[in-house]
Amino acid sequence: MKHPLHVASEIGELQTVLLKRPGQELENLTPEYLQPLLFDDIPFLPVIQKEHDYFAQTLRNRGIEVLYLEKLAAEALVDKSLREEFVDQMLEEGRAEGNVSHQILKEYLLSFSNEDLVQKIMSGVRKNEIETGKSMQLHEFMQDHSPFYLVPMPNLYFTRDPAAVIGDGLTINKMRETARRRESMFMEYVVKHHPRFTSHNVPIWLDRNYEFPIEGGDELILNEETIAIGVSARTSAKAIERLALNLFSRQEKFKRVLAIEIPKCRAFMHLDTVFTMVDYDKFTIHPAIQGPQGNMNIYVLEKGPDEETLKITHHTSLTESLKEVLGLKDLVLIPCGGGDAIASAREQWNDGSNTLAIAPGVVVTYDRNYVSNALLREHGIEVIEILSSELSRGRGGPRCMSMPIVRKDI
Ligand SMILES: NC(=O)NCCC[C@H](N)C(=O)O
Repeated sequence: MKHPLHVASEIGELQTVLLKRPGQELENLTPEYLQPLLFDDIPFLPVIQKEHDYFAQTLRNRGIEVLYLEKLAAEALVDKSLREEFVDQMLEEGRAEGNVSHQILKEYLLSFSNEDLVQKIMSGVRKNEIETGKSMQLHEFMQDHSPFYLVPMPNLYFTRDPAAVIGDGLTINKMRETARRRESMFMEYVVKHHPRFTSHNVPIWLDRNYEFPIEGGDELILNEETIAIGVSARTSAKAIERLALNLFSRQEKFKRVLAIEIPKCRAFMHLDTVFTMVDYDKFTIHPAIQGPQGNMNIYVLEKGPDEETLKITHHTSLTESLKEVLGLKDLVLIPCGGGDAIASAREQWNDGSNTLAIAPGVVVTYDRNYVSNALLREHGIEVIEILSSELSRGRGGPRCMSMPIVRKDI
């Protein structure tokens, strides 16, 4: 039987992908909560849904199977006790302060059908939804400012980050930001309980209980032997080391990890916001991540003398490191916004470097990044543009919005 997960490159023909359609969770964004919930503006729900549907249809038109996280999660929770366990865990990790008990919230959530239960947990529970029958004291009013009993998860449409397929297994990620911490629980339940995945013993290279954070936007599979991981605002060096050790001891194929250090700032939150692979020898890059001589900090992690030790070498040239690990004589780094200081900063902010390769030399990008798109085409890349007015407000592009489940080997 075909393995349900398989990704051994960034550019191999995409066969199955996981998306999440933006939903009611976005209607729970208010100006006060934008920053903690990692948004810069409030998307207009009917339009963002239309844009997202267009994205999904664009992928289907290319023969790609599109799965939805919300549907898989609902299908995974068939068992009554599993539903209860899931709700308990969600409430334990995400219940906001308030005068409602765990039990009342649990009963409220369990009164929904599976699909609505998943949607409700994703969108959050507003305080005015539940009649607690208990009057609040003044000090409770004062402490209890949040309008939610359960905080919404508006970043779920960025399916790339909470989990990432590597080879025939995956990482289920410990998310750096509180606003995204519970997101990886959906994929944990899906992989452990959905029949599509339980037929195989899917290896989990790193799970969400690991102490140090890692996010999928930082995890890039350069080829069947090499992974690049951003050391970023979201992904810690400790998690990269642990993942490398686990991979080297539990499987044969991946032999090295390139830890690429990027500036730790909001605009460059993950490696894939500043660097993506678009063809065998072509990459997009935001010029601002390189120093004046094009230098950066890159660490190559390889198997060490024993299972708990890594061999680590330091490099400063991204081009040379990539050439070496990919066995290339030459390669092209295509600058986001063409390298013009203003176009490059503007288009990077709207995810101009965040391309989703669906085959070697074929990428999906946002239509608004016209300078970067034209440059990709000049380099012989087929660029499929999608609508981006509302989708881009969450600060993620086509790669962030997609979790490849199966790619053909190249
Ligand atoms: N891989 C990515 O760069 N994902 C984009 C995530 C955007 C989201 N608002 C966040 O701050 O986590």
